[in-house]
Amino acid sequence: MNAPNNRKKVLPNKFERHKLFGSVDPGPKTKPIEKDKMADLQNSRKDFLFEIDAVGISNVKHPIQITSQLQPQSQTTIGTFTFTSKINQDSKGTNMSRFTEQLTEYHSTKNFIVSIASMKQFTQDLAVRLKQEDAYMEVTFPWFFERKGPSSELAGLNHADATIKVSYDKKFGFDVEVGLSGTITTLCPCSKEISEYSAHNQRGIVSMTVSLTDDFDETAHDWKEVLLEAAESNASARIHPVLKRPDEKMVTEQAYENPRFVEDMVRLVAADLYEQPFIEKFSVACRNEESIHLHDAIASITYDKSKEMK
Ligand SMILES: Nc1nc2c(ncn2[C@@H]2O[C@H](COP(=O)(O)OP(=O)(O)OP(=O)(O)O)[C@@H](O)[C@H]2O)c(=O)[nH]1
Repeated sequence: MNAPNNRKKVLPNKFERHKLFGSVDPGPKTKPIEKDKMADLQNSRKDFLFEIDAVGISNVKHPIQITSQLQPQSQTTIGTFTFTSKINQDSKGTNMSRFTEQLTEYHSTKNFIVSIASMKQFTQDLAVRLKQEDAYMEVTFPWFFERKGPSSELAGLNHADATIKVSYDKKFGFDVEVGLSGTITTLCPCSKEISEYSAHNQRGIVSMTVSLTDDFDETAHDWKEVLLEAAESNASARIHPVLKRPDEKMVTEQAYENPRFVEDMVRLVAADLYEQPFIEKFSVACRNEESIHLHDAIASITYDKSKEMK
C-alpha cells in the first residue's frame, strides 16, 4: 500500500477564496434603491415607431394541476408557459414581472387548475393587470394517462403533450385553440405488400391543433381524450407501457392488419376531427421516425370547416 503523500489543506475562508478568484469590493452606489424613486423606462411615453404585436415571456416552467376523464383523474404536471400582450407605439415596454407575479398568485391563492375556463379568466385578468386591451397565454404540459395491455390488462402510464392557447381581446372576446401530440405505431403498407415476410414499422408522432366552437363544454368532453383517440384509433397499433407476450402478439398482429402510410394517418385523423361538432378548424401532422432510414416521413393537413359552402 502506498503511503499518503498529501498534507491536510488549510483553506482560506470563503470571502478570501472569492477574492482569490477575482471578486472585488462593491463600488460607490449612487442610484436610488427605493422603487418609487427608480427610473421606469418601461413606462416612458414617446413615439417608438411601431406598435408591437406580442411582447412578453416564454419558456416559463411551473408545476400545474390538471384534470382528465381518463385515469388518473387529477394530476400534478409541469406546464411550460408563454405570456404576451400587444403594446402601443407610444409605450416603451411591457411590465414583465407582472406575468410571473400573476402566475404565482394564481398558483398560491386561487387553487389554479389549468383548464380552458381558468385560462380564459387568467388572460382577462392579465390584460387588466398589464393595462392592455389584450393578452395571450399558452401552456404545454405532459399529460399522463393509464393504458392497459390488450390481453393481460396490466396497466401503466403513457403520456402525450397537451397544449392550450387562449387569446383575449377586450373588444372581440376569446379565441381558444387546443392541441395534442401523441405517439403511435405505424406499419408500412408498401413494405407489407412487396415483402415475402414482415414489414418495417416505427413510432409515429401525430400532432393536432384544433379551434373549438364557443359553446364547447369542457366538463362534458375531455378534449385531450378526444384528440388522443383520433390519433390512436387510426394508427396501425397503440403504444403501451406494459406488454406481456400475449399482449405483444396482439399488438404485432394488429399492426400487420392495419398498415398505414404517413398520408393515411393524417387523412384518417382529419376525418375523425372533421366529424366532431365542436371542432371548427384543425391541423394534423404526422411524423414517422422511419426504421429503415435515418430520416423521418412527414405529412400534414389544415382544414377550416367555416370556409365550406353552406
Ligand atoms: N420590458 C422589458 N422588461 C424586461 C426586459 N428584460 C428584462 N425585463 C424585466 O423587467 C422587469 C422589471 O420591470 P417591471 O415588471 O416593469 O417592474 P416594476 O415596474 O417594478 O413593476 P410594476 O410595479 O408592476 O410596474 C423584470 O422582471 C425583468 O425581467 C425587456 O427586454 N423588456
